[in-house]
This record gives sequence, structure tokens and C-alpha cells, in this order.
Amino acid sequence: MTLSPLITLNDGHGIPQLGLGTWPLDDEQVTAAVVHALEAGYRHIDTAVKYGNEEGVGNGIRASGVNRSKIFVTTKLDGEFQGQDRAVAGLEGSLTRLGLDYVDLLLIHWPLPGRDDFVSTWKTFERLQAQGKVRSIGVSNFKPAHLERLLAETDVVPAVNQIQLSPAITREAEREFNAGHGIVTESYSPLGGSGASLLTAPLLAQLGEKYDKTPAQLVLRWHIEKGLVVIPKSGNPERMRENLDIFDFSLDRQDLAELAILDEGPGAGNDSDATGH
Ligand SMILES: NC(=O)C1=CN([C@@H]2O[C@H](COP(=O)(O)OP(=O)(O)OC[C@H]3O[C@@H](n4cnc5c(N)ncnc54)[C@H](OP(=O)(O)O)[C@@H]3O)[C@@H](O)[C@H]2O)C=CC1
Ligand SMILES: O=C1CO[C@H](CO)[C@@H](O)[C@@H]1O
Repeated sequence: MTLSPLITLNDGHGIPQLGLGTWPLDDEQVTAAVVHALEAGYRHIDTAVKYGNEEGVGNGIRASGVNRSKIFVTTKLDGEFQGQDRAVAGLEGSLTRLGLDYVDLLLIHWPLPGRDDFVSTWKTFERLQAQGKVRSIGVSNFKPAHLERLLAETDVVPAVNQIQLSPAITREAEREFNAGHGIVTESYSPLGGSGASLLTAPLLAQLGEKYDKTPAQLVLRWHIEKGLVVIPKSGNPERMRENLDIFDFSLDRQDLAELAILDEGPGAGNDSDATGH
């Protein structure tokens, strides 16, 4: 059985470099998906309050028979729970729905800079981490300017920043900023997201023949070679196995460079100053 390698976070914990995304699976679908994924060798599951499927994730973990301590579980606090006290209630709700006594990683889902609650939320995250209810704490959709504020006004450096990232949306400046501060970058929508055309690019079909790998496997390998954590979503057991089967090859330097033609440029992707929940 293939297992993903671990990346060490700035707090010393290990995160499996490849995990399973679970949006937009509902409770019932996600239970089946989590069982299949854990059977296939996945040990990292990504959920969020907003996905409405934390209960299903917890049920899948228990149904799998895999020991909870071997599984890395991430959830994300939604905007309605941002704020000093609301964040405590937010995590309690997630733990109850998941049926777990801690999560491995808790993220602020979106910065919502107009609300100006992310600094006080973060200070609560620091306390929740000290209490052991969450092992690692991080953020999602944070731009360098949002992180600058956390770094200046709080004590704990985020372990992770989960952002939209793929060969089409490469976020180089953001990746460099994160790395410069010891923050691991995690790619969401790593295959381009549902309905995207990234996987149909002719270059991927061409390279697929050379490596005997599918377009999705080549794209996921691109993330791995860049040192990113990656959470492709699939509800299909065969594609889940395909997405995990990327640790037996590497992309030549020249082919990695060639994949830059898929880059849609710095304006591509969502803008977290303007969107979020
Ligand atoms: N922090 C944030 O704000 C966000 C976080 N996320 C997280 O990131 C995860 C992944 O992102 P997501 O937007 O789902 O996009 P992905 O890039 O993971 O793409 C998912 C789509 O690709 C399909 N797919 C999966 N594997 C393959 C394959 N091997 N070949 C062809 N198609 C494939 C899936 O279909 P099928 O299921 O049928 O296989 C689905 O339609 C989410 O599930 C969620 O956990 C996502 C968006 C925002
Ligand atoms: O995590 C998420 C899953 O996708 C949704 C739709 O794009 C986002 O709203 C959300 O942030």
C-alpha cells in the first residue's frame, strides 16, 4: 500500500504531503469516500465547518478501522465563528460533529479582512493549541499582507497557509513569502478544481506518454516537486488510488520548466480581499 511522505511543520508535527479533499461531498458521500481513501493508504483528510460534512468524515474514520492517531484531520473555522469567543465555540462544534477530541490542524478558512476579526481569532487559536484541542494551527486564503499582520501582532507563526494553487494558478510570490516565514503552503483545487480544463491540456497528454502517468498524476507530481502539501478531491475510489500513485517517479527539470506554459499569470484565481465566507 502506498503511503504519502510527511512534511515537517514549524511546530514539529508531520503532515502527509498528499491528503483527500472532501468538498462538495455530503455526509453520506464523504463517509464512503473516507473509508475508501483510508483503505487505499490516505492518512490525511481535509474538511471544514462550511462543507457540512464533518459528521460524515468522523463516521468514515471510525468505520475504516484505521487508528485515529494515524490520521491527520484538518478542519476550517468559518467566518461566522471568527472572533475571540466565537472561535472557541466553533472548534467545540467541529470536535462534536467529528466525534474527535482533537484535530490535527485548524485553519481560519478566509481572512475576511473587512471584518477585521482574524487577529483576535488567531489569539484564540493559540490558546486552543496550548490546551491540546488542536495540534497545529494555520490559515487559508491569506495573502502576504494578512500574514504580515499576524506575524506582527501575535506569537505563533501559522504552520500552514492553504491557498488555491495549481500549474495554472502558481502564486509564486505567495509561496515565496510563506516559505520565507517557515509556513508550509498547501494547494487547494490542485487539479484546477471541478469543471476546470487544466487536465485536458495537450502537454499533459504528451508527457503522460513519456512517464506512463495520467494528466492528474503529472499535475499532482508538480505540486510534490515544489514541496507543496496537496489535497485533491475525488469521490471515486479508482481516481483516489490514481491520485496517490505518484511517489514512484519524478519529473525531469526540463519537463517541470515546460509545464510553466500552463500558468495563467498573476491575476488568475480568486482574490481573498474580495471574497470569502
Ligand atoms: N480553503 C479553501 O477555501 C478551499 C479548500 N478546498 C479544499 O481543496 C480540495 C480540493 O479542491 P477542489 O476544488 O475540490 O478541486 P480539485 O482540483 O481537487 O478537483 C476536484 C475535481 O477533479 C476531479 N478529479 C479528481 N481526481 C481526478 C483524476 N485523477 N482525474 C480526473 N479528474 C479527477 C474530481 O472528480 P471526482 O470526484 O468525480 O473524481 C473533481 O471534479 C476540496 O475538496 C477542499 O477540501 C477547495 C476549495 C477552496
Ligand atoms: O473551501 C471551499 C470549497 O469551495 C467553495 C466554493 O468555491 C469555497 O467557498 C470554499 O472556500
